[in-house]
Amino acid sequence: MENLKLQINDLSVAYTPEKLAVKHVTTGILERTITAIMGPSGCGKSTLLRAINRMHELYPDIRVTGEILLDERNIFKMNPMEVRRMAGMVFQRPNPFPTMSIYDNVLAGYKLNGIRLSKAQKDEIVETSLTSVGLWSEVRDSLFRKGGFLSGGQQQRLCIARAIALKPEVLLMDEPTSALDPIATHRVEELMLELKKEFTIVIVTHNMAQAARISDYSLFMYLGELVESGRTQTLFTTPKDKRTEEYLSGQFG
Ligand SMILES: Nc1ncnc2c1ncn2[C@@H]1O[C@H](COP(=O)(O)OP(=O)(O)OP(=O)(O)O)[C@@H](O)[C@H]1O
Repeated sequence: MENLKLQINDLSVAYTPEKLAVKHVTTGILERTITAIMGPSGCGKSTLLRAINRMHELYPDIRVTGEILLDERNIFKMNPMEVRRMAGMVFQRPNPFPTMSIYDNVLAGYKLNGIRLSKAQKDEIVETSLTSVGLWSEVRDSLFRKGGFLSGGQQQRLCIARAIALKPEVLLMDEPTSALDPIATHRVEELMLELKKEFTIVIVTHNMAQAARISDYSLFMYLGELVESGRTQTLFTTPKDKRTEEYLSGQFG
């Protein structure tokens, strides 16, 4: 039996009073699966993803109603730092901290959270996290250099290492491969399949082929609404809603 990791209940998000960017979304996300959020530009994918770690609160006028339960706890009643520790985020453009070494980048979440670690603990976390993303052998001799010399794909894997270093429950990925070339994209996709053994992954993607390749479940959004969700294979082969079918067959997007 798969366990529910996230339960989203009647979630609505509005940046401005006159328009909901996310409209009454209710859905569950299972532990140790990859769930892809798909849909045309502006349909609310990133807004939904960001709400899961309360990043939307960076916009002061935003209004949120409904609830999100992470391991059955309402994230809106938790300390935001704890929510962000439990739900790590990886963005579209690799964004390692440019002034920090590779070593410090991996540990940045601990520093931000004010968690003190011994040198041995730090070494262990850096090595395990970089090994998990397949970067250890590539950077073990350059740990104290800044990451600027890394390729785009390596930088993105460094950002994933930074997110998993905090041992989150959920990994949120907002179009994590859209700035990468096909080879680097393939590596990140392989990595995601490896990481789902340990983490629950939610990915926003414009790339339907990518969603089909890597996700177990898919959500299709349109104009802020969750139109349809289900097993990726089922959604792709027998969509129930006409809008899903039209989107998947490339009629809009
Ligand atoms: N900071 C903001 N202020 C006001 N409106 C916003 C803001 N960010 C997003 N929106 C609006 O909210 C809606 C949903 O945007 P969102 O970025 O979540 O969609 P998306 O599906 O992720 O789009 P894309 O695929 O283009 O990234 C859009 O209508 C967008 O214009």
